[in-house]
Amino acid sequence: MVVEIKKVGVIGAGQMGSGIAHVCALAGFDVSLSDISIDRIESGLASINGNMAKQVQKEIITEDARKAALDRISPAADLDLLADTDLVIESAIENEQVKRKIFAQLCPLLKPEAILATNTSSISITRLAATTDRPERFIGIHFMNPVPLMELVELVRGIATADSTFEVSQAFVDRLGKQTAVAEDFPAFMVNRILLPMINEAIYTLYEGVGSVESIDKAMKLGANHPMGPLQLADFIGLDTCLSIMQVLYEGLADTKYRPCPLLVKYVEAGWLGRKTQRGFYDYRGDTPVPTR
Ligand SMILES: CC(=O)CC(=O)SCCNC(=O)CCNC(=O)[C@H](O)C(C)(C)COP(=O)(O)OP(=O)(O)OC[C@H]1O[C@@H](n2cnc3c(N)ncnc32)[C@H](O)[C@@H]1OP(=O)(O)O
Ligand SMILES: NC(=O)C1=CN([C@@H]2O[C@H](COP(=O)(O)OP(=O)(O)OC[C@H]3O[C@@H](n4cnc5c(N)ncnc54)[C@H](OP(=O)(O)O)[C@@H]3O)[C@@H](O)[C@H]2O)C=CC1
Repeated sequence: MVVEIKKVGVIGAGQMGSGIAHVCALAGFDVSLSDISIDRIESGLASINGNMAKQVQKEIITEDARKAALDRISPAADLDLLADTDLVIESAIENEQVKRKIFAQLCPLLKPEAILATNTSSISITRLAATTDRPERFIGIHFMNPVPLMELVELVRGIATADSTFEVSQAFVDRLGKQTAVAEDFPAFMVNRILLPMINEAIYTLYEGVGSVESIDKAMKLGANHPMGPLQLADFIGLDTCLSIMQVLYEGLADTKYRPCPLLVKYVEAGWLGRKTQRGFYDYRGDTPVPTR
């Protein structure tokens, strides 16, 4: 059993995977960052570089710490390069088949004692664990977006997760300087079980013409003191991810109250996924975001 995590593999160099690599490297871990293409890894590294530069500018970290952390991150265009890691955190898209395929390729390459974690927002840890060769060393380590700024990490145990896996994961999150909240393994865990129905309801509020994009966001920012309006937050999370989470809630809890709003489905079908595609409930292609409805 691994007693100390030294090297971390991160699969998926999107907004979450790069954020996870960012905080791991700053905390002193060696990191291998993987994705399906070297271009994607390079764009992840560029965003880590830019985000660390902001932290230097704000005197949150020193320039020396930034350089040292960047040196600790190596690109891993091939999953073979994760063979010497002690912990792998999978953070590819929120699609169960994609995650299963990654685990099937990855598991034979890993050290037997390595811990395999997923950053899934909603998918059953028990079900994902059962597709691997190490259900007792499998766990949900669910970071919040943007990772460098958000304090919370949800820890989710599957039915087979060993106590030692949980303890090592808890110690790992402590070393990142983040707080944990422990959730049982039910669809979308805690944060998204509560947050996503709120976002979905905001989209229904738009769909039914109760308010415009701007007025709904303004209402929740000024009326409920949320840092971002729900539609702005949906764009920030990614509308594809929001839809996947609602589908997991709808199917997993078999309750119509979780029915994804048809307008959310339409945006995803259009490829308007929010900030990452420059268009969602707002259009981000100009200097300031413009509502699309
Ligand atoms: C879907 C899931 O599975 C789970 C989830 O994550 S759900 C989403 C959870 N996250 C939220 O709900 C976030 C809600 N929003 C917020 O809390 C805030 O708007 C926020 C923390 C994102 C920003 O807070 P803010 O008060 O606007 O702070 P602000 O001072 O403007 O921004 C902080 C700075 O951090 C910077 N920053 C943003 N992302 C960053 C990152 N990844 N790394 C480093 N710096 C970053 C910003 O650029 C900004 O710097 P500048 O002002 O120089 O541009
Ligand atoms: N967005 C959020 O607010 C949060 C998301 N999460 C979870 O984190 C995970 C990642 O989300 P997020 O970073 O937002 O998504 P992004 O779309 O930003 O990034 C996903 C990355 O995974 C890559 N990818 C796709 N298929 C594979 C594969 N087979 N192997 C390796 N990489 C692959 C994508 O490449 P390409 O672009 O080329 O397809 C992309 O770079 C999801 O499980 C999500 O639910 C958790 C907390 C918050």
